[in-house]
Amino acid sequence: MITVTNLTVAYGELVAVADVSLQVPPGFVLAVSGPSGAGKSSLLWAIAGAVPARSGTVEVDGLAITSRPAAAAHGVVLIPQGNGLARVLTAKENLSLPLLAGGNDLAEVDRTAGRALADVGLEDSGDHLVEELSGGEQQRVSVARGVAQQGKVILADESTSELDSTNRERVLDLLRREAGRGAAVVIATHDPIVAAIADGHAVMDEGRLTWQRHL
Ligand SMILES: Nc1ncnc2c1ncn2[C@@H]1O[C@H](COP(=O)(O)OP(=O)(O)OP(=O)(O)O)[C@@H](O)[C@H]1O
Repeated sequence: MITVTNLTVAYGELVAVADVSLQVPPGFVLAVSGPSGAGKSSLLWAIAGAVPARSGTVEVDGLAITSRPAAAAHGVVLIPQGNGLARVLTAKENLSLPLLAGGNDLAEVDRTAGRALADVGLEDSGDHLVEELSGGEQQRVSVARGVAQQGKVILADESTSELDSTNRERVLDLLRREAGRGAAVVIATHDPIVAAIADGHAVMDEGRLTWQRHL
């Protein structure tokens, strides 16, 4: 369960997230939309522990999220806008690094990474360097890296923005499957189709969040 209470995130004078409260239970998919600069990424980053709260709190299953390492150890997975992949590593290596850091053994890491790449239709691209892949393929590698970690929270930041409709559906099915195994999923998106399939839809504007469709 994600519990955000009166959260404000600011960069100096600029308030990016203004007094936002929300809850996302396990098994639910929340879409957050809104214009560019509305504060969607900042909200996701704060839930991921990657930017500090100016005021208010973020909790995941009762644990206060105060730093990225603690959040990651607690199963909060961020699929960042721009993918955040290491371009000089292969697709499979990009998936393997966080799994190895999590203490999994090599054979298990290899199996999990292979399965996650197959889930996004890239079973034959594991040995390709990221920089050899198209923008859409890189985005799917980033999603695969996120779901491979089997987090209790998945924060997907514009994770379908470069995909054709078939692959968008594939990624949405995958995120829905993650919710089905008990993850709380938040998707920041500009895409009305993504917002429509989510269980709830919130809109941000100048840092403020209003509900279009409540969870
Ligand atoms: N690291 C930062 N330092 C200073 N300002 C920032 C930083 N990150 C974001 N901002 C500003 O905070 C505001 C919210 O940005 P944010 O990226 O959260 O919006 P967004 O809704 O995700 O936008 P987009 O849809 O374009 O990704 C913007 O005005 C942005 O310029």
